Amino acid sequence: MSETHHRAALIDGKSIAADMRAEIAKEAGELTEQGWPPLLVSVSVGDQAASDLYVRNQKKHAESAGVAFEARDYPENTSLEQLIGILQGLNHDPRVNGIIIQRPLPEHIPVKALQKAVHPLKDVEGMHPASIGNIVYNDLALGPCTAVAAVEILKTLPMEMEGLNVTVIGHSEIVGKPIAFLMMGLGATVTVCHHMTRSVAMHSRAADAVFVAVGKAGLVTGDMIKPGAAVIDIGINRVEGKTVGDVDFDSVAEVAGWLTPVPGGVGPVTVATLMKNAVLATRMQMEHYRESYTKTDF
Ligand SMILES: NC(=O)C1=CN([C@@H]2O[C@H](COP(=O)(O)OP(=O)(O)OC[C@H]3O[C@@H](n4cnc5c(N)ncnc54)[C@H](OP(=O)(O)O)[C@@H]3O)[C@@H](O)[C@H]2O)C=CC1
Ligand SMILES: Nc1nc(=O)c2c([nH]1)NC[C@@H]1CN(c3ccc(C(=O)N[C@@H](CCC(=O)O)C(=O)O)cc3)C=[N+]21
Repeated sequence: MSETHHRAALIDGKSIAADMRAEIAKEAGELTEQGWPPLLVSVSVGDQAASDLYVRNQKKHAESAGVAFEARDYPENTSLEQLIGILQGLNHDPRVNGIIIQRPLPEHIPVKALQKAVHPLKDVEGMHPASIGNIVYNDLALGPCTAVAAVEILKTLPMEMEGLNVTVIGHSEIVGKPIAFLMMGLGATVTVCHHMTRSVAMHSRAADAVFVAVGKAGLVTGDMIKPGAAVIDIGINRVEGKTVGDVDFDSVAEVAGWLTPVPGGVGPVTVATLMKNAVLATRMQMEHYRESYTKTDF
């Protein structure tokens, strides 16, 4: 009697990210030649522990993508009014092409109010209500980096997106929801699970591709996955000093056809997507500036 033991192919996020950066650097070089060197500014407020790794990786990889990077840290007690003033300053600074507000923010800062203060042309995280709205219209200029990265990774696999059964676990506005809309836009049939879902396993087992973005180590186990399915693990958790995803790696790797490791999966592609958005934003601003210049000329 023989039983087939799948061993998932691991998706190499680092190599996907390196290829992306090479492409982005070409584009950034062209913009620089035209007098528009891309500059990305990161804004962190208060406790930086949760976003520290992300900011460090942004700093590390911006240069090889041809993007200049500045990290600004503001104290925990900075007021909403002060932060909006800071963002308006960045909006008006012609050197600055992209603004990313690192999460989480202190309790007294409403995230949405701050996202709204970023000019949509500089919104490299795609989190301005106008940018988020465009996802529903399937018109994606600047999309939320993590969601775009996760979907781009799935697109590298030999799978037909049209008609694909996809389950998304987690429905945050920055990750889960945008993934669901992006996948619908590609023709997939999408199920979205959250903490009130009666049986996540029932939905994940039916899926050809599963995206997990919850923030709970070990949440998804092999018995929840259809043999041969693709599993994209977005979670980042610290367990006993190690970084792990939301997927119980050993059991899922036995069953899945493809799996993104953590680290080395979605994370590096997220950082590369941010750089791609920064370069795209720079081009959009250059074109906008030229158009408005021509208009006021007449
Ligand atoms: N690799 C990367 O680039 C990035 C990784 N991350 C990581 O991804 C994870 C998710 O981040 P984010 O979306 O910001 O987190 P949030 O905490 O904002 O969202 C978590 C989501 O998970 C849902 N959820 C909670 N418990 C369960 C459960 N038992 N079963 C199913 N769903 C559940 C919540 O639902 P409900 O609202 O109903 O409670 C919520 O929608 C984190 O680990 C984070 O560190 C985040 C950003 C970027
Ligand atoms: N506005 C906002 N948008 C975010 O997308 C956002 C945020 N705030 N705050 C913090 C979380 C977390 N996050 C990471 C992205 C990439 C890596 C990353 O590059 N990880 C590498 C390195 C891991 C390691 O060295 O251990 C990897 O997974 O291989 C990590 C974490 C984005 N987040």
